[in-house]
Amino acid sequence: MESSFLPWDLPSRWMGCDEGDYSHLFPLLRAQGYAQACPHMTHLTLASTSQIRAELLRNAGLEIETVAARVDEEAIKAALLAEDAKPRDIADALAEAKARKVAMKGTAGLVLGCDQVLEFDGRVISKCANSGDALELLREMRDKRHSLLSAAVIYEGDKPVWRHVGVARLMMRDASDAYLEDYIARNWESIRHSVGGYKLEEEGVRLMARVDGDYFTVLGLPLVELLSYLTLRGTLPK
Ligand SMILES: Nc1nc2c(ncn2[C@H]2C[C@H](O)[C@@H](COP(=O)(O)OP(=O)(O)OP(=O)(O)O)O2)c(=O)[nH]1
Repeated sequence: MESSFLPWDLPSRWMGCDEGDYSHLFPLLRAQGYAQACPHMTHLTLASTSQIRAELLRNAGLEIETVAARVDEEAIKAALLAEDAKPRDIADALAEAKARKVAMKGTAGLVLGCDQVLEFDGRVISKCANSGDALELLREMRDKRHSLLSAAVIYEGDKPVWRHVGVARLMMRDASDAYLEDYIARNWESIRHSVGGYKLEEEGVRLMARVDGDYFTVLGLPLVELLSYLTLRGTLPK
């Protein structure tokens, strides 16, 4: 890789290596905060504070940077609900708002915004504020179906270049009050940031009678579709 790809102020000690591939330096460069100076090193910037989204992307081998988008989700959601927007349009609009906010800061390369919406009984359910609300929600949702809609939007420069909304349909089992109370007491600290009050990869799976749809969509990111797009456009090797 040409040394011109590397930041001009790269400490000379790192320029000691020959003119060949610098990729073995990338962890070192990243640790020194050079990732932004070398956008080619970063496959994309994740405009999200979601731990699971960052984990899924990194586990898939992507080099990502994370930047909090800090959009007023509740205000956007309220405005869209006032216009009778569908849950998938709300998820898509929120994902786009997050990607756009970070992209407009001049972030180099691709910026990915995401949002997950839970649809139950014709309603868009927001995250529970406390464990009592979470217990109440699970009591309502047991023995019934709900859907998770995970939207992802990619910006390049000032334009959206890709979007997808993944949908998963889940049927909760008719869990007992005693189990739900114990479940919330055991898991509240872990599930407090997950819409729906569960993490499928943890004990949340014991709430379910059936899961139809993509596992990653349930976790909050249509990962397979995203990777297909990044491969198709050449960001990831074929
Ligand atoms: N680990 C895990 N997380 C889940 C699961 N289901 C939902 N989530 C997480 C994914 C997202 O982080 C969160 C959904 O809320 P949002 O889409 O608003 O994202 P969040 O507020 O976390 O971050 P962001 O708004 O993107 O900065 O719930 C699950 O089954 N497992």
